[in-house]
Amino acid sequence: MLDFLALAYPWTKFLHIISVISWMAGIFYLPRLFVYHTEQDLDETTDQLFQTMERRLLRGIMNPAMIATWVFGLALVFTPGIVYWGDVWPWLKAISVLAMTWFHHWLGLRRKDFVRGDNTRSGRTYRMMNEVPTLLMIVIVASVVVKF
Ligand code: HEM
Repeated sequence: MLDFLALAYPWTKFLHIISVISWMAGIFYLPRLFVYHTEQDLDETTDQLFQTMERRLLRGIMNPAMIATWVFGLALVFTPGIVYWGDVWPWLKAISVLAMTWFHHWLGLRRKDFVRGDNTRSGRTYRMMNEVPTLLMIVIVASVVVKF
């Protein structure tokens, strides 16, 4: 198994990066949809349209992309000679990806608020929360590329 992971390494990393890009595209866009969903004075039809876009983005793109990122990321962790846990960067990356995963679930809970029609958060809150994945992404990419 370890031999196979070593052989597959470039392809695993390729698939990891493709999954990451898809996950990040959704994780940046969904809070923006929440901003518009909150700040516009919407009729019933437009509210339903927003809910459809949010559901499809989360279920059709973000959930599968997050799972694929984890699967290929963990395959890289188990690839011989890639991660040395005596370094700082794997810990920094691990904390940040756990925080990113928490953020993803937070967005999922907020989507359900809109479905029930009881969203209490303002557009300003969603704008501010939009910065969370940006900061985490900077820390994650710096960790894995600079490897301090
Ligand atoms: C979800 C759990 C994740 C795990 C377990 C994980 C693990 C890893 C590992 C072990 C590597 C290989 C490093 C190497 O080849 O030296 C890697 C590469 C990479 N990861 Fe992740 N990762 C995860 C999520 C993410 C996220 C969320 C991002 C971006 C926001 C990301 C961005 C990258 C990039 C850009 C590389 C390629 C770095 C390079 O080759 O220089 N990863 N990941």
